[in-house]
Amino acid sequence: MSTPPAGADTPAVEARGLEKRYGALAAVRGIDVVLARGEFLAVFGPNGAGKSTLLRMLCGAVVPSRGTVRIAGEEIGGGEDGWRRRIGLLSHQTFLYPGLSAAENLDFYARLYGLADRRARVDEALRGVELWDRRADAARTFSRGMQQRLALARTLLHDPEVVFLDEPYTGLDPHASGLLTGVLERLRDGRRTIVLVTHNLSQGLEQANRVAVQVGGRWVSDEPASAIDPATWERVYTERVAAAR
Ligand SMILES: Nc1ncnc2c1ncn2[C@@H]1O[C@H](COP(=O)(O)OP(=O)(O)OP(=O)(O)O)[C@@H](O)[C@H]1O
Repeated sequence: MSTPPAGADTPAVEARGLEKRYGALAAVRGIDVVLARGEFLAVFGPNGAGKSTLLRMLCGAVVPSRGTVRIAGEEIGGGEDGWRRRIGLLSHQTFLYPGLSAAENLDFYARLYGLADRRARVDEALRGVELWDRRADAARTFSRGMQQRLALARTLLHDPEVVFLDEPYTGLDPHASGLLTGVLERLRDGRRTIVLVTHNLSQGLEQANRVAVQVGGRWVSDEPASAIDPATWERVYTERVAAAR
Protein backbone atom coordinates (compact mmCIF):
# COMPACT_ATOMS: atom_id res chain seq x y z
CA MET A 1 0.00 0.00 0.00
CA SER A 2 1.44 3.41 -0.86
CA THR A 3 0.22 6.98 -0.90
CA PRO A 4 -0.01 8.73 -4.25
CA PRO A 5 2.69 11.33 -4.86
CA ALA A 6 1.62 14.92 -4.29
CA GLY A 7 2.14 17.51 -7.06
CA ALA A 8 5.69 18.86 -7.16
CA ASP A 9 4.49 22.36 -6.25
CA THR A 10 2.28 21.25 -3.39
CA PRO A 11 3.94 22.17 -0.08
CA ALA A 12 4.91 19.20 2.06
CA VAL A 13 3.52 21.09 5.05
CA GLU A 14 1.18 24.06 4.88
CA ALA A 15 -0.16 25.47 8.13
CA ARG A 16 -2.17 28.66 8.24
CA GLY A 17 -3.09 30.77 11.25
CA LEU A 18 -2.27 28.13 13.82
CA GLU A 19 -3.33 28.87 17.36
CA LYS A 20 -3.59 26.73 20.47
CA ARG A 21 -5.20 27.78 23.72
CA TYR A 22 -5.20 25.85 26.93
CA GLY A 23 -7.85 27.73 28.91
CA ALA A 24 -6.49 31.23 29.41
CA LEU A 25 -3.03 30.28 28.16
CA ALA A 26 -2.19 30.87 24.50
CA ALA A 27 0.56 28.34 23.76
CA VAL A 28 0.68 29.14 20.03
CA ARG A 29 -0.59 32.48 18.77
CA GLY A 30 -0.93 32.62 15.03
CA ILE A 31 1.85 30.83 13.16
CA ASP A 32 2.01 30.14 9.43
CA VAL A 33 4.37 27.41 8.24
CA VAL A 34 4.82 26.54 4.59
CA LEU A 35 7.52 23.98 3.87
CA ALA A 36 8.51 22.89 0.40
CA ARG A 37 9.51 19.32 -0.19
CA GLY A 38 13.10 18.77 0.93
CA GLU A 39 13.26 21.63 3.42
CA PHE A 40 14.84 21.02 6.83
CA LEU A 41 13.45 23.45 9.38
CA ALA A 42 14.91 23.88 12.86
CA VAL A 43 12.70 25.59 15.44
CA PHE A 44 14.46 27.13 18.41
CA GLY A 45 12.98 28.89 21.42
CA PRO A 46 13.03 29.02 25.21
CA ASN A 47 11.13 26.62 27.46
CA GLY A 48 7.40 27.14 27.20
CA ALA A 49 7.58 28.95 23.84
CA GLY A 50 5.04 26.51 22.39
CA LYS A 51 7.43 24.63 20.09
CA SER A 52 6.20 21.15 21.02
CA THR A 53 2.60 22.33 20.80
CA LEU A 54 3.28 23.66 17.30
CA LEU A 55 4.97 20.42 16.25
CA ARG A 56 2.12 18.37 17.68
CA MET A 57 -0.42 20.40 15.71
CA LEU A 58 1.64 20.01 12.53
CA CYS A 59 1.49 16.24 12.84
CA GLY A 60 -2.13 15.91 13.95
CA ALA A 61 -1.43 14.94 17.56
CA VAL A 62 -3.02 18.13 18.93
CA VAL A 63 -6.11 19.78 17.46
CA PRO A 64 -5.55 23.51 16.83
CA SER A 65 -7.89 26.03 18.46
CA ARG A 66 -7.72 27.90 15.15
CA GLY A 67 -6.08 27.37 11.81
CA THR A 68 -5.48 24.46 9.46
CA VAL A 69 -2.67 22.09 8.60
CA ARG A 70 -2.22 20.36 5.26
CA ILE A 71 0.25 17.58 4.61
CA ALA A 72 1.03 17.26 0.89
CA GLY A 73 -2.20 19.12 0.21
CA GLU A 74 -4.43 17.00 2.42
CA GLU A 75 -6.04 18.71 5.38
CA ILE A 76 -5.54 17.11 8.78
CA GLY A 77 -8.99 16.45 10.20
CA GLY A 78 -10.54 16.84 6.77
CA GLY A 79 -11.94 13.31 6.70
CA GLU A 80 -9.29 11.39 4.77
CA ASP A 81 -6.27 10.10 6.61
CA GLY A 82 -3.72 9.45 3.84
CA TRP A 83 -1.56 12.14 5.49
CA ARG A 84 -0.86 9.78 8.39
CA ARG A 85 1.26 7.55 6.19
CA ARG A 86 3.26 10.52 4.96
CA ILE A 87 4.47 11.61 8.39
CA GLY A 88 6.64 10.27 11.19
CA LEU A 89 6.90 11.74 14.68
CA LEU A 90 9.66 11.28 17.22
CA SER A 91 8.67 12.95 20.47
CA HIS A 92 9.03 12.64 24.24
CA GLN A 93 6.42 9.91 24.06
CA THR A 94 7.94 6.81 22.46
CA PHE A 95 4.65 5.16 21.37
CA LEU A 96 6.25 1.80 22.17
CA TYR A 97 4.52 -1.15 23.79
CA PRO A 98 6.61 -1.96 26.88
CA GLY A 99 5.66 -5.64 26.99
CA LEU A 100 6.52 -6.30 23.35
CA SER A 101 10.05 -6.99 22.19
CA ALA A 102 11.88 -4.51 19.98
CA ALA A 103 11.14 -6.61 16.90
CA GLU A 104 7.49 -7.11 17.89
CA ASN A 105 7.04 -3.38 18.40
CA LEU A 106 8.33 -2.62 14.92
CA ASP A 107 6.38 -5.50 13.42
CA PHE A 108 3.21 -4.10 15.00
CA TYR A 109 3.79 -0.74 13.28
CA ALA A 110 4.78 -2.44 10.03
CA ARG A 111 1.39 -4.20 10.05
CA LEU A 112 -0.39 -0.98 10.94
CA TYR A 113 1.15 0.71 7.91
CA GLY A 114 0.47 -2.31 5.73
CA LEU A 115 4.13 -2.56 4.72
CA ALA A 116 5.24 -5.21 2.28
CA ASP A 117 8.39 -7.18 3.21
CA ARG A 118 7.71 -6.65 6.88
CA ARG A 119 10.42 -8.92 8.15
CA ALA A 120 13.13 -7.32 6.03
CA ARG A 121 11.99 -3.79 6.92
CA VAL A 122 11.97 -4.58 10.64
CA ASP A 123 15.40 -6.24 10.50
CA GLU A 124 16.88 -3.33 8.59
CA ALA A 125 15.35 -0.81 10.99
CA LEU A 126 16.74 -2.67 14.02
CA ARG A 127 20.21 -2.79 12.49
CA GLY A 128 19.98 0.92 11.57
CA VAL A 129 19.64 1.89 15.24
CA GLU A 130 22.04 -0.82 16.45
CA LEU A 131 19.42 -2.79 18.36
CA TRP A 132 19.67 -6.01 16.38
CA ASP A 133 21.32 -7.83 19.30
CA ARG A 134 18.48 -6.79 21.60
CA ARG A 135 15.64 -7.48 19.16
CA ALA A 136 14.05 -10.20 21.31
CA ASP A 137 14.09 -8.17 24.54
CA ALA A 138 11.01 -6.36 25.82
CA ALA A 139 11.04 -2.60 25.26
CA ARG A 140 10.43 -2.06 28.98
CA THR A 141 13.86 -3.55 29.72
CA PHE A 142 15.58 -0.94 27.54
CA SER A 143 17.43 2.07 28.88
CA ARG A 144 15.99 5.48 27.99
CA GLY A 145 18.49 5.98 25.19
CA MET A 146 17.75 2.53 23.77
CA GLN A 147 14.03 3.27 23.88
CA GLN A 148 14.72 6.51 22.03
CA ARG A 149 16.65 4.57 19.36
CA LEU A 150 13.80 2.10 18.99
CA ALA A 151 11.35 5.00 18.78
CA LEU A 152 13.51 6.47 16.01
CA ALA A 153 13.29 3.17 14.13
CA ARG A 154 9.51 3.21 14.64
CA THR A 155 9.31 6.80 13.35
CA LEU A 156 11.14 5.98 10.10
CA LEU A 157 9.88 2.45 9.49
CA HIS A 158 7.32 3.42 6.85
CA ASP A 159 9.74 5.79 5.09
CA PRO A 160 7.70 8.94 5.81
CA GLU A 161 7.99 11.98 3.53
CA VAL A 162 7.74 14.41 6.44
CA VAL A 163 9.60 13.75 9.68
CA PHE A 164 8.88 15.66 12.89
CA LEU A 165 11.52 15.47 15.60
CA ASP A 166 10.97 16.95 19.05
CA GLU A 167 14.29 17.14 20.90
CA PRO A 168 15.40 13.80 19.46
CA TYR A 169 18.81 13.84 21.15
CA THR A 170 17.28 13.64 24.63
CA GLY A 171 18.70 10.71 26.57
CA LEU A 172 21.21 9.66 23.92
CA ASP A 173 24.85 9.04 24.81
CA PRO A 174 27.55 10.47 22.49
CA HIS A 175 27.67 7.29 20.39
CA ALA A 176 23.89 7.17 19.95
CA SER A 177 23.86 10.94 19.24
CA GLY A 178 26.34 10.31 16.44
CA LEU A 179 24.11 7.53 15.17
CA LEU A 180 21.10 9.87 15.12
CA THR A 181 23.12 12.61 13.39
CA GLY A 182 24.09 10.07 10.71
CA VAL A 183 20.44 9.05 10.29
CA LEU A 184 19.40 12.71 9.94
CA GLU A 185 22.12 13.30 7.37
CA ARG A 186 20.80 10.41 5.31
CA LEU A 187 17.27 11.80 5.63
CA ARG A 188 18.41 15.04 4.00
CA ASP A 189 17.95 13.53 0.59
CA GLY A 190 16.22 16.49 -1.05
CA ARG A 191 12.82 14.84 -1.16
CA ARG A 192 12.16 14.47 2.54
CA THR A 193 10.96 17.34 4.69
CA ILE A 194 12.13 17.60 8.27
CA VAL A 195 11.03 19.72 11.21
CA LEU A 196 13.38 19.62 14.18
CA VAL A 197 12.70 21.21 17.57
CA THR A 198 15.90 21.50 19.54
CA HIS A 199 17.74 23.51 22.17
CA ASN A 200 21.09 22.75 20.56
CA LEU A 201 21.69 26.00 18.69
CA SER A 202 24.89 25.13 16.88
CA GLN A 203 23.97 21.59 15.89
CA GLY A 204 20.46 22.57 14.76
CA LEU A 205 21.87 25.40 12.65
CA GLU A 206 24.36 23.03 11.06
CA GLN A 207 21.68 20.48 10.19
CA ALA A 208 18.86 22.70 8.98
CA ASN A 209 18.51 24.83 5.86
CA ARG A 210 15.85 27.00 7.44
CA VAL A 211 15.65 28.36 10.96
CA ALA A 212 12.78 29.77 12.99
CA VAL A 213 12.85 31.23 16.49
CA GLN A 214 9.67 30.94 18.52
CA VAL A 215 9.00 33.02 21.63
CA GLY A 216 5.71 33.30 23.52
CA GLY A 217 3.82 31.28 20.92
CA ARG A 218 4.96 33.42 17.96
CA TRP A 219 7.72 33.19 15.42
CA VAL A 220 10.05 36.15 15.87
CA SER A 221 12.24 35.08 12.94
CA ASP A 222 12.16 32.65 10.02
CA GLU A 223 15.09 32.66 7.61
CA PRO A 224 17.42 30.47 5.58
CA ALA A 225 20.18 28.90 7.67
CA SER A 226 22.64 30.35 5.16
CA ALA A 227 21.65 33.87 6.33
CA ILE A 228 22.94 33.11 9.82
CA ASP A 229 26.56 33.45 10.89
CA PRO A 230 27.37 30.44 13.11
CA ALA A 231 30.01 32.49 14.94
CA THR A 232 27.47 34.96 16.31
CA TRP A 233 24.35 32.82 16.25
CA GLU A 234 24.16 32.16 19.99
CA ARG A 235 24.37 35.87 20.80
CA VAL A 236 21.91 36.82 18.05
CA TYR A 237 19.47 34.16 19.26
CA THR A 238 19.74 35.33 22.88
CA GLU A 239 19.12 38.93 21.84
CA ARG A 240 16.10 37.98 19.76
CA VAL A 241 14.57 36.04 22.61
CA ALA A 242 15.24 38.87 25.09
CA ALA A 243 13.74 41.46 22.72
CA ALA A 244 10.58 39.42 22.25
CA ARG A 245 9.90 38.82 25.91
N1 LIG B 1 -1.82 19.67 27.47
C1 LIG B 1 -1.59 20.88 27.97
N2 LIG B 1 -2.43 21.43 28.85
C2 LIG B 1 -2.20 22.66 29.36
N3 LIG B 1 -1.13 23.44 29.04
C3 LIG B 1 -0.27 22.92 28.16
C4 LIG B 1 -0.43 21.63 27.59
N4 LIG B 1 0.61 21.41 26.73
C5 LIG B 1 1.38 22.49 26.79
N5 LIG B 1 0.87 23.40 27.65
C6 LIG B 1 1.45 24.72 27.96
O1 LIG B 1 1.71 25.38 26.73
C7 LIG B 1 2.92 26.14 26.83
C8 LIG B 1 3.87 25.71 25.72
O2 LIG B 1 4.32 24.37 26.00
P1 LIG B 1 5.26 23.58 24.97
O3 LIG B 1 5.53 22.25 25.57
O4 LIG B 1 4.64 23.62 23.63
O5 LIG B 1 6.56 24.50 24.99
P2 LIG B 1 8.01 24.20 24.41
O6 LIG B 1 8.44 25.41 23.68
O7 LIG B 1 8.01 22.93 23.65
O8 LIG B 1 8.83 24.05 25.75
P3 LIG B 1 10.15 23.19 26.12
O9 LIG B 1 11.31 23.85 25.44
O10 LIG B 1 10.22 23.35 27.62
O11 LIG B 1 9.93 21.77 25.70
C9 LIG B 1 3.47 25.90 28.24
O12 LIG B 1 3.09 26.99 29.05
C10 LIG B 1 2.79 24.63 28.67
O13 LIG B 1 2.61 24.58 30.06
